Amino acid sequence: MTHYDLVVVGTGSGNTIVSKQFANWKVAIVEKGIFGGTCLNVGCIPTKMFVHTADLAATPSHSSRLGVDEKLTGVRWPDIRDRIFGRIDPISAGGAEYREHHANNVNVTLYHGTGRFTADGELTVTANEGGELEVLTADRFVLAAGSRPIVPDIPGLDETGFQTSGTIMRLEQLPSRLGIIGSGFVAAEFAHVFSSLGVEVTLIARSDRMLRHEDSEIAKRYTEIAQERYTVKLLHETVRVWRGQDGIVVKTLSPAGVDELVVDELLVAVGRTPNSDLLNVGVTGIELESDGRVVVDEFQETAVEGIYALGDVCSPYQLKHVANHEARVVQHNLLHPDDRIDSDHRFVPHAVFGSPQVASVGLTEEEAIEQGVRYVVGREAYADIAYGWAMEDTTGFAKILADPDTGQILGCHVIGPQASTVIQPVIQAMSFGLDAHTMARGQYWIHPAMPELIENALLNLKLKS
Ligand SMILES: Cc1cc2nc3c(=O)[nH]c(=O)nc-3n(C[C@H](O)[C@H](O)[C@H](O)COP(=O)(O)OP(=O)(O)OC[C@H]3O[C@@H](n4cnc5c(N)ncnc54)[C@H](O)[C@@H]3O)c2cc1C
Ligand SMILES: NC(=O)c1ccc[n+]([C@@H]2O[C@H](COP(=O)([O-])OP(=O)(O)OC[C@H]3O[C@@H](n4cnc5c(N)ncnc54)[C@H](O)[C@@H]3O)[C@@H](O)[C@H]2O)c1
Repeated sequence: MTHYDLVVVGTGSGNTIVSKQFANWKVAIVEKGIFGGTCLNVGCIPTKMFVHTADLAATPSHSSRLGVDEKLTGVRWPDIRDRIFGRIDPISAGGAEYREHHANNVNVTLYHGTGRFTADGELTVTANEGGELEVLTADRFVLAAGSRPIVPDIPGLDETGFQTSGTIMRLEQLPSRLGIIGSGFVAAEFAHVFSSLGVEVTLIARSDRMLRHEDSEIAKRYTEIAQERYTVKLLHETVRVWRGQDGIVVKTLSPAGVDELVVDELLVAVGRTPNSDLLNVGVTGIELESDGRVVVDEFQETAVEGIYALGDVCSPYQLKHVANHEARVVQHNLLHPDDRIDSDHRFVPHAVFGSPQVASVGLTEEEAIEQGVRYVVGREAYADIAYGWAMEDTTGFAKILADPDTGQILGCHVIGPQASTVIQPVIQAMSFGLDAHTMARGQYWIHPAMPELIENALLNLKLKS
């Protein structure tokens, strides 16, 4: 048994906590998988590298409208895959090497294994190949164990074999036909990637639209656009999967009846579940939400004093920028226990890097109605701003919700080119309390750049003053 000042479980955002400020602390970091966590290895970073590549591959499909006839003559999947992971894998390996061998980390021990609480204040680390590595006790723990893909209970799925976001980017070869179960972030992004690379994609959605958590106008628009690019089966429940002669057979049930689809690969993308079960937190007194998230207070501390949690293992957001923010809060609170700070979850934005992009912050119109919040809406189409003319965009738009009396911005939703970037000034305005009128008229907006979309949506708000 070894005692530490601090034990961190998980090397995603958890790893960022252990800075030089902890040089006098004896620290253990425990990681069961690839060093660096989800975002680096199987999440944000590789997916966006694939998305950018897919955007390039898709150019010929819309350039002819602008008078430029392009042709996609080939997609070299092994080259794409190896270029992407040829950058990422060394970063992961370098991170582990830094923790294990760099002079800055003489106070840090990295354990490669799964941490599991075996008693209050006692974490047993088991090697991946089996066998107990060490029992750790500590004054403080940080649970940054993340989440993993949910595998739905569909008969035949396990026996047949399937891909998740954790495996699909490393496929040996590009499939001809890809089925995707799910219609959220992961499904939308991979449907864009693989359809752009020439794969015949069929997306199976249980709901009546894709991205159903978005503002409904945005979700409907996204679904319409997606349906023009690949097959989207709405209101289809997957009831059985098996391996047939010609590939994987996916049987679905919809209001129209039974349907069968044959694909070469099947991606399951129906959400992620927190890894709290792996930690066996039950023995510690830590509380869990019904969906398995670790309960934390405003300081990111669990019900057990000295045990903090951050990121996907506790957060309802499952976003890297949230995990990083929470890691900064935990770091501060560990170093300054008498002057702790709160996490700020007031205006958490997100973006879906599909085609087109979708970005959102604050209340959707449906949430405003449900919560009885008074609001007005200002809209603007990309087609009505000069840069939108340049791109010949016909489908993108922004909508902004604001308080009619004060002009306080309540929410913003964008679908269209570079939506994830175009929305950023609104996130800033909401975070710093800038009202819509001041935001629109208190600064220059570069003409004719894409943020004019936001300027005009703000000016289109029918505010009282
Ligand atoms: C395909 C995909 C794309 C994404 N794209 C984006 C995006 O564009 N933007 C965005 O903001 N977010 C994105 N996300 C979400 C983002 O990746 C996560 O929210 C973020 O990485 C969570 O960070 P974390 O530190 O909480 O957990 P993780 O990074 O998952 O780290 C947790 C680590 O803990 C380890 N671990 C778990 N249990 C134990 C245990 N018992 N013992 C030891 N180690 C353990 C795991 O192996 C893992 O390495 C994406 C996610 C996916 C899957
Ligand atoms: N760009 C980004 O920021 C980004 C990208 C990818 C993932 N992520 C994060 O990862 C999380 C997980 O992504 P995800 O796409 O797996 O989850 P998600 O929650 O975005 O979408 C899952 C979808 O699957 C549906 N579903 C649930 N159970 C189902 C079932 N049995 N059969 C069919 N459909 C079912 C849900 O209705 C939902 O629409 C996201 O919530 C997000 O926070 C973020």
